[in-house]
Amino acid sequence: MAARNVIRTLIVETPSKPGNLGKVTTAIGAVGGDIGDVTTEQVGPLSTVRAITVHCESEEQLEKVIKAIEALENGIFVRAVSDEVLHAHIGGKIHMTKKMDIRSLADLRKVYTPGVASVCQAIVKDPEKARYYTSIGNTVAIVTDGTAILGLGNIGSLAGMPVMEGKAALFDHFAGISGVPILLDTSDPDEMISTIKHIAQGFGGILLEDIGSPHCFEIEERLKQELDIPVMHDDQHGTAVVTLAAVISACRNAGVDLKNAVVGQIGLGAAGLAICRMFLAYGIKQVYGIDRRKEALDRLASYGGATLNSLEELMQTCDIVIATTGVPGLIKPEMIRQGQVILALSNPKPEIDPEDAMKAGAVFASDGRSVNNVLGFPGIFRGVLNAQAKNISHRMLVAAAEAIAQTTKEGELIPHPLDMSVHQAVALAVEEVALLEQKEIKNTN
Ligand SMILES: NC(=O)c1ccc[n+]([C@@H]2O[C@H](COP(=O)([O-])OP(=O)(O)OC[C@H]3O[C@@H](n4cnc5c(N)ncnc54)[C@H](O)[C@@H]3O)[C@@H](O)[C@H]2O)c1
Ligand SMILES: O=C(O)C[C@H](O)C(=O)O
Ligand SMILES: [Mg+2]
Repeated sequence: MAARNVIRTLIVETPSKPGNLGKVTTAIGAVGGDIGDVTTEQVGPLSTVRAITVHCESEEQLEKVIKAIEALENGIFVRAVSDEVLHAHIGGKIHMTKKMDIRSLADLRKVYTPGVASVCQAIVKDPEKARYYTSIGNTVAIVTDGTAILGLGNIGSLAGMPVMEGKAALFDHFAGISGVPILLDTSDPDEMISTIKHIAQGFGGILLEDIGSPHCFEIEERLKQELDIPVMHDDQHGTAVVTLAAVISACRNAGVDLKNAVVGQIGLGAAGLAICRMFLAYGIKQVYGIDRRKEALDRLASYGGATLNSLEELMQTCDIVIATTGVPGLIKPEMIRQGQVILALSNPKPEIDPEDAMKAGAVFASDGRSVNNVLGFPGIFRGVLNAQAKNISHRMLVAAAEAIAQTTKEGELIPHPLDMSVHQAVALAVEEVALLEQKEIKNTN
């Protein structure tokens, strides 16, 4: 079954007679539409209006659904089609809000002038005080240049804003962090680095998001060296953490020793290469990869991974296959080997639908909606901000992956993303390592 990414609400009017709703739902099901919510909007003596949410595989299927309802005739009509997802985005998804009451003039003078001046002076005297008297220590910049927005490609940072707002909403919901989207209109590494460095003092951390490869590697590396706040490219390390957690769970469930498993990575861009690096550093001995670009293959080799010649060869060779190419449907069911673990992580559409992979013989299969970096980045930043860490280390990322794997229920690959305990566990694990590393540094000085 293909992914059902076209979600619409159909406003359907029927004569107020028993049986008509049944006719409509049967007509939708007959052409493959999947029904979500049904709400009755209006009941009159003559007609009833209902809002029926339908999930379709494509716009073509949606058209078929509408035609099937209208073919019922006898007073049954589709009055309107509303796009719930677009509708939900009107005005954006985030809003900066105040934490102090402003009810009296006294409040106003505290929040703003003249009272605020004394806080400014305290920071002049001791810049460290900015951590306590401003929101900086709890605010993360979410920076993109728009060059790899999900798997949609280089669509520009303005078109990527809904994704950045989404990440900010997740930061707030799962970790109580204020995320501020920053849209860059350059993808030149020097310009990006310089711009980010110039704004960095207003933030407790920098989340780089949907920045394409290979320029993302240099940008992250240099920012990590040149800034003294945590910097993390989510598509690299957030994804690698969650993928490591998923394969730890898969191997635990299947009774396989992960370090001796044969792992194959399709697509060695930002996400794929970081997954391979994480696996190799974790001690997985056989990590193979393929990519269309030679430069990406060379990078994998430089980290100790091995390259294969084709997709077919990789599918034949590997026990665990991970794909991050942005190419929907790249893995065909006939390529799947019995008992394989398939993680097709591209968004918005995976390389193979998990249900199809399972039907073709996979023992576990998942897509990028479930194995998603939302399980990592909020807790990772909560942990480093709590510890006032200056960087995000490999040890912290491994601790985050292990915390996710530990919170995963037996028989499953990954926890439910809405389970707050996962994000809390990640935050705690990262904070503990950050504090330990600070102690180690103190002891060596
Ligand atoms: N589930 C998650 O949490 C998650 C996180 C990050 C990225 N992703 C998804 O992964 C995909 C890639 O993201 P990215 O940031 O790594 O992008 P990227 O552009 O850096 O990397 C994509 C890589 O795939 C390679 N590729 C493309 N077609 C290929 C093919 N047919 N065979 C082999 N290699 C091929 C490209 O050459 C490139 O190296 C996107 O769809 C994104 O949504 C998912
Ligand atoms: O945004 C997501 O859903 C995950 C990831 O960051 C991606 O780029 O696909
Ligand atoms: Mg992303």
